Amino acid sequence: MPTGGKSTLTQFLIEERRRFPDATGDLNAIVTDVSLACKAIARKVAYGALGGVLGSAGTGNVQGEEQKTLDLLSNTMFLRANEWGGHLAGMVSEELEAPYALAPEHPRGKYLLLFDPLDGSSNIDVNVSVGSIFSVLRAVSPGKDPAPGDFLQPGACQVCAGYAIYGPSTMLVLTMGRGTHAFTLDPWLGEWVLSHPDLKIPERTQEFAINASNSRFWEPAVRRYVDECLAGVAGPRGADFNMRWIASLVAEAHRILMRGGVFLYPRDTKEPGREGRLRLLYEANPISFLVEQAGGGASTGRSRLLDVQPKALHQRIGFVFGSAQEVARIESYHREDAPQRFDSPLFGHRGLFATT
Ligand SMILES: O=P(O)(O)OC[C@H]1O[C@](O)(COP(=O)(O)O)[C@@H](O)[C@@H]1O
Ligand SMILES: [Mg+2]
Ligand SMILES: [Mg+2]
Repeated sequence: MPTGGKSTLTQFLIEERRRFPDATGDLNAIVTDVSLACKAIARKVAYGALGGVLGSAGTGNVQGEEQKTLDLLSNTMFLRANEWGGHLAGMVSEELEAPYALAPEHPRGKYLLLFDPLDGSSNIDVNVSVGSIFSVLRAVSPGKDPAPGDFLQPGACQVCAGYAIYGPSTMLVLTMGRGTHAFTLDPWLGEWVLSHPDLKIPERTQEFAINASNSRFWEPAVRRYVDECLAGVAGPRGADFNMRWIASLVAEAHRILMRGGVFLYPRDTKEPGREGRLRLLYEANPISFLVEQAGGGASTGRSRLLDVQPKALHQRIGFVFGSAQEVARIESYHREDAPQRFDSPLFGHRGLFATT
């Protein structure tokens, strides 16, 4: 077997479908279409400066962020690969303000697809790993155009989620609710090969990831957690911790799925009124599903992320995920801080009026 005895994505999907004799194959078709878009994006990314796709597109998205040429190209590839199959009723993209309206000639299916076509795009021009993230929900009204509110389902309703990472090798990491599995793209065969079945995040870790340039905006519970890690073997944790920050959610999630660790992009006071930096529907929800299916924890910092009821398509959220014990510890630190103390630095764990 040219894949060294390992199954391909196609074989994996056939096996999954066998477990559900009534399945129509629509979900498998969506995964296949998404994986095709990811292969096409991987090729563009690999050509780098030679492909003429680096740099800014000179436009901004609904969230006021600069769009890169590759952000727009990746968005188009996702839309083109998925709009015609008849498996989807609608799509939401980070790069589009409103849900994408399928052309009248395309049949409407029974699933919804939400995606971040290119994640970590500030890293493209410096040749650091980027990725694509996706989430699949059931359509509220199969066969019909969805209302925007139909996409506002808690992450626990996802039927499938995954990401592709465009790094030294290209990989697809997938869950359909029965474990998290990683496929490596064989560049010769153009096939996704199941290289890492049933990933398990170690419960404990001594590695954390956070953007420390925001430390002056952190809530007391986050500051306490990081301070304790930094205190090392002489501190309350009694261990030296290592730190990483890639500024690419996909790359951080991948590292944590492969060897453990904890990631924090918590709610902070940098932009009052903003609940966090990362987007709930197409960043935090799919990563949380993958992490939980690999035995890890995923939280807003206060409670399970997959239980959050979304309020808006591009809603942001505080996000903490990774090794289960660390996520539980961070939640417990938030619980220990009385609610009235969250809002004022004076009442922080180490603040002027701290009582503990
Ligand atoms: O620049 P910061 O504040 O470190 O934020 C980095 C975060 O922003 C993101 O790049 C946002 O994703 P996009 O590139 O899709 O907008 C995440 O991947 C990453 O975790
Ligand atoms: Mg992103
Ligand atoms: Mg993006």
